[in-house]
Amino acid sequence: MVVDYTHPSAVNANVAAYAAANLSFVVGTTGGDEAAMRATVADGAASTAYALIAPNMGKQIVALQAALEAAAATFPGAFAGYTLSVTESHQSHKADTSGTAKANVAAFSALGAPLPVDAIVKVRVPADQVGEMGVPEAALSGHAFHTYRLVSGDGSVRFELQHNVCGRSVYAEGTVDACVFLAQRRAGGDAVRVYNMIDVLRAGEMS
Ligand SMILES: NC(=O)C1=CN([C@@H]2O[C@H](COP(=O)(O)OP(=O)(O)OC[C@H]3O[C@@H](n4cnc5c(N)ncnc54)[C@H](OP(=O)(O)O)[C@@H]3O)[C@@H](O)[C@H]2O)C=CC1
Ligand SMILES: O=C(O)C1=N[C@H](C(=O)O)C[C@H](O)C1
Repeated sequence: MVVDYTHPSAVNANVAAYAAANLSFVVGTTGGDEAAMRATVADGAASTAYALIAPNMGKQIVALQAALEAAAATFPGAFAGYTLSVTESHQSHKADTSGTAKANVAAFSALGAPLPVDAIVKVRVPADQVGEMGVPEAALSGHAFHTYRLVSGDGSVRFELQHNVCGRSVYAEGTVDACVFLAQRRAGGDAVRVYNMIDVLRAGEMS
């Protein structure tokens, strides 16, 4: 079982190598071309590789992502006329825009409040992270703070949603569950060979 937390510039080539070697692999690395990664595995008719690819391995955060997607499917356009703004803060070495924010922005877009990915505000300067975002100094080397704001057209209604993570434990725990889930799918010879973390949650892995 391979676990990939590397770099946006490396992950697609890594996935191609794992798939060619028919490995089972879990990819947490964000900023790559996820559609291409999925296709690399799913379209390889002769391949026996199994993959789980997700922009967030934190199961409670994934549950929120799934809930937003379900809301969008059930109430499309419910926030039409609202303006969305998103700010995310991560450790200064993070190269790309938050993959989690991008996934949730896609759901907000289906809810009627679109936002271009390049309008997501990235905070990467430690002084701003402490001063503006309230990141504890001890978490500067590893944190993920996300704030989503929705404001109605006339400004009379405001929503604010935050998920703020210090450290990496929540991803490590989810990654272990993802590996177990994927190993079970492979052992069972499951016809589906590409998964995400929502699949892990649906399988009942919410501890
Ligand atoms: N899905 C999720 O839940 C999470 C996703 N992430 C994502 O994972 C990725 C990594 O994040 P993070 O751990 O903070 O990054 P780090 O820079 O701390 O670690 C990346 C590691 O990958 C290595 N690496 C870089 N390029 C390559 C390569 N081409 N081949 C093999 N190894 C390589 C680095 O080695 P060296 O130091 O020698 O360069 C380093 O050990 C990011 O995209 C991040 O957003 C992070 C946390 C959770
Ligand atoms: O780099 C990180 O730390 C994280 N990256 C993922 C992302 O881009 O969404 C998940 C989480 O935000 C932590």
